[in-house]
Amino acid sequence: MADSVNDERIPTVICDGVDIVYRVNGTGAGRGSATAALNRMLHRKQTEKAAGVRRVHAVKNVSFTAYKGEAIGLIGTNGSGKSTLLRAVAGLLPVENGKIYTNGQPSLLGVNAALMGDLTGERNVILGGLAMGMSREEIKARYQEIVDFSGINEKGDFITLPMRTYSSGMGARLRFSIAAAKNHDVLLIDEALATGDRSFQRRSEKRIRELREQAGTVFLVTHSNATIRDTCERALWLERGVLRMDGPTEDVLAAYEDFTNGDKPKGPAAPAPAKQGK
Ligand SMILES: Nc1ncnc2c1ncn2[C@@H]1O[C@H](COP(=O)(O)OP(=O)(O)OP(=O)(O)O)[C@@H](O)[C@H]1O
Repeated sequence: MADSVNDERIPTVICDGVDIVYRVNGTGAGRGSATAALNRMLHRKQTEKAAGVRRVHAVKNVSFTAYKGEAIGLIGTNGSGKSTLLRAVAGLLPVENGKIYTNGQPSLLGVNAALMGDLTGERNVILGGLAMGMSREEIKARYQEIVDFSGINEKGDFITLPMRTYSSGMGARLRFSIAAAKNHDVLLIDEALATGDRSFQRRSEKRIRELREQAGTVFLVTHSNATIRDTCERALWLERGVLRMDGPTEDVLAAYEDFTNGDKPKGPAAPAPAKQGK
């Protein structure tokens, strides 16, 4: 007899031995100058070091498989590679080694929505909806729901003001509300909930659960362990770019909390990129 549980586990994201390396130009002599840039173009074959290129190995040999209906929390201290990994899953960063396979279109919250600061919140709801592939009719039908969910208009008519006038929390709330209006195959959320107040966080957590139930996969990066506990049943712990643990949220968070409480992390996990300029 076929194993019905296994039959239902449909993979949505597979990361297979993924390495991601940033290259920071202009860290050697003559950095940033036009001559240095020209030299880099002319002498492509010379070593990166000689060309003043510094490598930041942000994600190291990471492998995991995510399935339909899962909400997965990504945890780790500052600079451990969480955002980098999400951006690569979204297809926004190339991988150095390994492969990322996705089943369905991943949407990275805030980036795919392509919102514009000079436009009003109202116009951005339409723009964001169109950017996510919704029709004008669909957007019109869901407009009020999006605005109500964001809570932008709770303290006045802010939705008709340009988005650049919003606080960072208000902007994040509107971005989340637009992105959450659509059902996603794979929704990647990077710290978007952290800036919202508690009541908005509760609404968002509820919406994340609904998105999961609609058979999508949700990845959530946040430093709020409480949000991960409330929303995700699985967690991936990245530290210095390495996947230290992958398992049930409670187990992973317990180990992570031991790590952050006792053994204090010493600054950024990977070498910080060189500062621009002098
Ligand atoms: N554009 C970039 N160029 C060069 N290095 C980068 C760039 N973006 C991130 N890094 C480096 O990659 C490493 C991982 O950064 P990343 O932002 O993925 O970490 P994170 O776990 O999301 O951190 P945080 O919790 O602080 O948001 C860090 O060492 C960081 O300095």
